[in-house]
Amino acid sequence: MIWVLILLVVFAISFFYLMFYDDRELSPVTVPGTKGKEKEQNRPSTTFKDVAGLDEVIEELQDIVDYMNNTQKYRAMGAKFPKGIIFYGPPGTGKTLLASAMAGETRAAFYPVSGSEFVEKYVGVGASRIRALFQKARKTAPSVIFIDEIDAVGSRRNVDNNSEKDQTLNQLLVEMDGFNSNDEAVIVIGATNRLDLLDEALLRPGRFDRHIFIGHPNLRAREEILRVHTKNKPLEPDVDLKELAMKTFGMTGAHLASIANEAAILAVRRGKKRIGCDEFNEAIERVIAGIEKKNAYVIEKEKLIVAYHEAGHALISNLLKVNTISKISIVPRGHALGYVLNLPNEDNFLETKTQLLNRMCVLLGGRAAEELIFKDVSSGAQNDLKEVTQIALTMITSYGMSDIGKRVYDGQNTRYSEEIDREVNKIIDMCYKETLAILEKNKNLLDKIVNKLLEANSLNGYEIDEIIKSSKSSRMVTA
Ligand SMILES: Nc1ncnc2c1ncn2[C@@H]1O[C@H](COP(=O)(O)OP(=O)(O)OP(=O)(O)O)[C@@H](O)[C@H]1O
Ligand SMILES: [Zn+2]
Repeated sequence: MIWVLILLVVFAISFFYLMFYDDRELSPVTVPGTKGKEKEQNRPSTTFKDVAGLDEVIEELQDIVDYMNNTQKYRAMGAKFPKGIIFYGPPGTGKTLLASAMAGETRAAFYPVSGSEFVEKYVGVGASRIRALFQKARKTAPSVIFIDEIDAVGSRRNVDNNSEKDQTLNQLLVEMDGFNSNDEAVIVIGATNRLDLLDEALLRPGRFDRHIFIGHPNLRAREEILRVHTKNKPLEPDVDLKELAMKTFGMTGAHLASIANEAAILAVRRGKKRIGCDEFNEAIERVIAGIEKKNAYVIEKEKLIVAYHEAGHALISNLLKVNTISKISIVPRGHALGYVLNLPNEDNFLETKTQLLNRMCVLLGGRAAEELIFKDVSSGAQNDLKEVTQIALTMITSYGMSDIGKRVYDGQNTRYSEEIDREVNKIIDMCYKETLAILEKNKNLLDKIVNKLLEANSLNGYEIDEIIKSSKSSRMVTA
């Protein structure tokens, strides 16, 4: 009996050893990981179901997924497939997620690397790292190689072609040409915020020849993303994801994921069984403006400037009916001394010239209020002015909405840059004058909003509306 037991134990030990050993043999692959660690090769369980609001992009990737899953079929037909895809667009919009879902959908090995590591961490060995990476990916095909921040290695080469980065890029080009996607099901996905920086050689047919834009999610997409990220979270019945989607205009999937998580943490801290609207609202504010700086020291004068600045935004927005303001606040958060939360009525795909000009007026409302009241201006309008300039520039160069022509101006062509500059100034000056005039005529309203704001530290859209409506002289004078 004892012998049987000993035999069993020995058997079990060798079994586990073999399992472990086998595992090591099967996945000896290590690749430079995104967090600076060597990551084991993995086959992600992420699928397209985890990616919300990108239906059209997923549709566009279906043929590649089908090819990866049925390589034989396509091979027999002599069909060629793209080797490289570029996902481009703002950060946090799901490029990495989508790439790992591609691997999940095709049961492929996933090799995530970051372009910046090749130039920062693997100095002198970038090229050989690239070679090793492709070698491993081919060996374990089907594989998906994901190069985040591909612009770090893939931006335009220098003339001498000698730098570390250029050698790494050259090796990448060699590898892209070297493998035949019909022999090995290897797909290389690069991600970047700036497609325009990439070397043309990288984008040539046979290399990264498919470019897919991944932008900010619209209203419906935001709702879907919130649904994905609250799937396994208990919610109060009155939590309305559609309403949350409306409140999170301009946010990315990464923001929304973080909001869902923050809300869950808040609910736990408050000893709740379910996540309620309060938690979501607070999470939204936290994500927007960073953690509340409760003890921040803001001198009184500064507080007054901030109050007038925010009230200026709110008043113009209300009078021009641009957005339903959901909140203004003078409690400092993150880097902001005060802030406005906007709640757009809907996502517009089209904006008229009037709407764009009105939006510029709202942005200029902060600066104009400062000038009107203090006869001096602060540095607090930096972001507002940046956004205003961008809107004006787009109107002129892309939408043909200015006096210098119903045409498009190419950003590369410097022939018209002086003219465009003058026109930008003209449009902004016009909006600013109008904004200042509206505030001047409604100064009493501005003062009232500021007084209430100083009292309460923050006002919601309803309260602002009430102040404006209840004011006897509120004849809604718009210049
Ligand atoms: N469309 C989406 N659906 C569901 N979750 C999303 C979506 N987009 C982003 N997320 C969430 O945000 C996180 C971060 O997104 P991800 O890293 O994929 O963005 P990215 O575009 O690669 O950003 P970066 O350019 O900064 O690398 C994801 O892990 C996911 O939780
Ligand atoms: Zn402002």
